[in-house]
Amino acid sequence: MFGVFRKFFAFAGDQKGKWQKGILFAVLHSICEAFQLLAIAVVLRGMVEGSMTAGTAWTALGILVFSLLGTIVTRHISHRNEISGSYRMCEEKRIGIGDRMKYMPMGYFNSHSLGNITAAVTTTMEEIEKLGPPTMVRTIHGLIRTAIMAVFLLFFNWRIGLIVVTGTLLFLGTNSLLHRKSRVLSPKRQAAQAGLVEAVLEYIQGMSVVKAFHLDKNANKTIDKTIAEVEKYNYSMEIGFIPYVALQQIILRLTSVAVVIVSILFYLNGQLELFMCLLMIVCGFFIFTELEAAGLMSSFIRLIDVSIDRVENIHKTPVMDIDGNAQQPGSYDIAFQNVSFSYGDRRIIDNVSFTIPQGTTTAIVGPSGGGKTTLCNLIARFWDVNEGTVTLGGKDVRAYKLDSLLQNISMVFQNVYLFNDTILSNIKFGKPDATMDEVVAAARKACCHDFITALPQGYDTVIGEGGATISGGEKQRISIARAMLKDAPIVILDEATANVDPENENKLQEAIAALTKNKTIVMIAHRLKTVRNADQILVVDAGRIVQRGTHDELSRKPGIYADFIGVREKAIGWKLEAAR
Ligand SMILES: Nc1ncnc2c1ncn2[C@@H]1O[C@H](COP(=O)(O)OP(=O)(O)OP(=O)(O)O)[C@@H](O)[C@H]1O
Repeated sequence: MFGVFRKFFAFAGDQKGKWQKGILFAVLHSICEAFQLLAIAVVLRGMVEGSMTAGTAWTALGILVFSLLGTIVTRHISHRNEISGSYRMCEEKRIGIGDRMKYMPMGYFNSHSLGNITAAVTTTMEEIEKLGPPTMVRTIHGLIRTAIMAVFLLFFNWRIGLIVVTGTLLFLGTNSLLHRKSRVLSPKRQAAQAGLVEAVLEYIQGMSVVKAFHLDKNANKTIDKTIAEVEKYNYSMEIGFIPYVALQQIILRLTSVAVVIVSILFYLNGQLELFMCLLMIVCGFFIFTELEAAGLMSSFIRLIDVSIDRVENIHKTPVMDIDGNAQQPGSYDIAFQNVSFSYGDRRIIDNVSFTIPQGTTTAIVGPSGGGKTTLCNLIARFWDVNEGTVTLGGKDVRAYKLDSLLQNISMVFQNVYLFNDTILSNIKFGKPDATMDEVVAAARKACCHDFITALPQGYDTVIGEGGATISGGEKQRISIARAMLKDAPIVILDEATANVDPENENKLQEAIAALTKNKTIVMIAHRLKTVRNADQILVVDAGRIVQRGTHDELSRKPGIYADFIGVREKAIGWKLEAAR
């Protein structure tokens, strides 16, 4: 239990001070409450010794008022610190995780599914946020208050004090059994909850497939299963803890009863004055109230423990050198030297070397799954190579601070992702301080200004998550506008015009040509037009460069490229035939 307290304070980071203040005022609250005992003691002494006067009553009343005001003020301060400490702590962690994710290798997102990460920053963090304050403060407060009272009783009557110490130790023993049980069940419950979030996300994301294939009856079977799991573990925890919590309560109640009985016996034997006996009896009823409340909450301690581990696992994932050097490349030449790369155990890029001189256009072509996108991702350090080096301006890309590397690169992906925000914000993502004129100019060049202004809200139209409310071609044009606005010296186009209709594709080709002038361009393309004018064409098959050269050189040689041209020309021919 004490290990969890330490872990919690370490997790609190900058908010640790607030938590310490919250607990300090909770202890002061206990001390103020203890003044009620003093008021009772004053009245009891007056009654027992027959010295009760109006002055005695006023003194007791004064102490009670002081106690009441003290408890209100200290409780308020303690509560405020707990609550704000808790929300700030979780806010900082969530933002921290968001920031770190940008620097995590993409491999992390392969092995840690979306649902898992979502569950950690939502439900798991919420558990820390909601259960953390009452559990931590109640438990620490309960223990400190019981310790103070036990010292007080040991001081006045060591034998009665010893009864209280024994009761407290038995309570802690039962508590540790409860924690042992919780250590087994809490991780299972958390895993089940993460599984549920994952299943729901997958169900919603795959809704179009569910509808298209009439899978509605079977599609939510996984969700039903995960709901049943969550229910099973929640139930097991509640039911499993009942005997321990009950035993804790019984131990504390029996200890209180023992304090009362022993006090009376000591009085009857003449070992305790009547006044002291009555005071001990009152103490017997007071002493464990906070510890009892703490006992009811202590089953949550292990849950908080597991939740913290889960969040910290994500938070402490090694990131790509954010502390690297923020430096500008001397040139924009890109070079691969004997590069090999695997996704897990599967080798995708196999000992590849090539150079892309600054200001030239390199087209990467080849069969699907050959490794074209992977090569581009290695330039932008979405992944790091396993062997060899990728250099920019002669320096290993790993030597750059990630931000300073990425500011030189604009990427337009095959699968465009737009944020659930306005079109304006999505385009400005490429240059957050861009003016409206700059945004419109980029949108015009990317052939999306007209369709944007035709929307009722224009540039202020909010597009759904992932760009759900606009078409694939529109999304792609917005993402091209975004890249144009960024105006980086290196442009990577991964099938940039794949979803654009022929009429707009011509315009886009012109716009891309104008924008990419004097820049270093790497493009993955299946279309002949986009490949033909490249300075260099790399044909990638099964992770190797099997051909390289210009269009004229390669089209004369037998091989994948000549076949590619053959198929494309045939396809164009078919189109012309059909048009006639
Ligand atoms: N994140 C990933 N994790 C594991 N394997 C991956 C990942 N991304 C791609 N792959 C695998 O690596 C291989 C190369 O993929 P890549 O996307 O680089 O090929 P590509 O040539 O760009 O294909 P396409 O033309 O179809 O887009 C494929 O077999 C793919 O399944």
